[in-house]
Amino acid sequence: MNQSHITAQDKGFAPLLDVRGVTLQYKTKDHLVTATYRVDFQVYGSDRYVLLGPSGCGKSTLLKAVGGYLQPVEGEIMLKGKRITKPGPDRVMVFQEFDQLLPWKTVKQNVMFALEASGKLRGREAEDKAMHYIEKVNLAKFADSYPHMLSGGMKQRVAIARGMAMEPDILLMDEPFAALDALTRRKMQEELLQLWEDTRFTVLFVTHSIPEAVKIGNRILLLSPHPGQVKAELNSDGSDAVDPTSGKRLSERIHELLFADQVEEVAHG
Ligand SMILES: Nc1ncnc2c1ncn2[C@@H]1O[C@H](COP(=O)(O)OP(=O)(O)OP(=O)(O)O)[C@@H](O)[C@H]1O
Repeated sequence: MNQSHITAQDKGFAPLLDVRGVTLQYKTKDHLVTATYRVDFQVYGSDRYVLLGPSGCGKSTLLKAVGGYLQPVEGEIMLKGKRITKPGPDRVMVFQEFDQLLPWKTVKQNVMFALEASGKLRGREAEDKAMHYIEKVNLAKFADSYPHMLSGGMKQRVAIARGMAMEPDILLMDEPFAALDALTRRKMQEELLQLWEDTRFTVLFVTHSIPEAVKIGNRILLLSPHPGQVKAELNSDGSDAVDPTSGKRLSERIHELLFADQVEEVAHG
């Protein structure tokens, strides 16, 4: 599959999502936790933009802020030129957990519920839209099944169908495949890329897996550990081939960039 494409960035368009100088904090009873510090990045239409970094570097917190669940203490986040102040149907989140579906509703009802509750579509229209995306994730035969009758991978497919059916400006995915076994995880990555080939949706994808970032992303933002700061941004064509200039694979370069400080610390005792 050819994953490379000319992005809106290449064409000089304005970014779809513009994150500028964003510092995010949590205030607990005894502490002030700075999760990210002055983070900048821009996502363009049809990007598969990956946030990559070690545990605790603020990836999920950034996603929450783009979702509108958390306000920056510094900087701003703009979607289509408008500041994000609250959650909205233009940004839909897919999580890692298998229990994000309503257990008392069927696959189809789960997808329809999101459309109807948000006021996007009703009745027959909602049903048609739901079935369209359920077919896209190859679950048409299971449209009337309940979540407990599905495997973990199938539940994640329903969550993706539900997110895509909302046709948001940007799909936010927080380690959606992390809880799956290795084989299913690889299959789901392939399927997500196939879906992207079909519909060219924009996705902001969080992971701490370097191979997953290289495979899924066309652009990858590397974040340093706590508090998360931007280390680098890299392009990927999904192949992880050896780059003739550096003589290294992209995954090797990412590994070096992410862990160079630790290597230096060890070297200096
Ligand atoms: N609700 C919260 N209250 C206080 N601190 C929090 C809260 N959620 C996250 N944090 C802290 O903010 C920092 C960033 O957490 P976050 O979950 O965004 O990191 P992450 O990069 O997504 O990590 P992981 O890969 O482990 O999910 C961490 O130090 C974490 O302990």
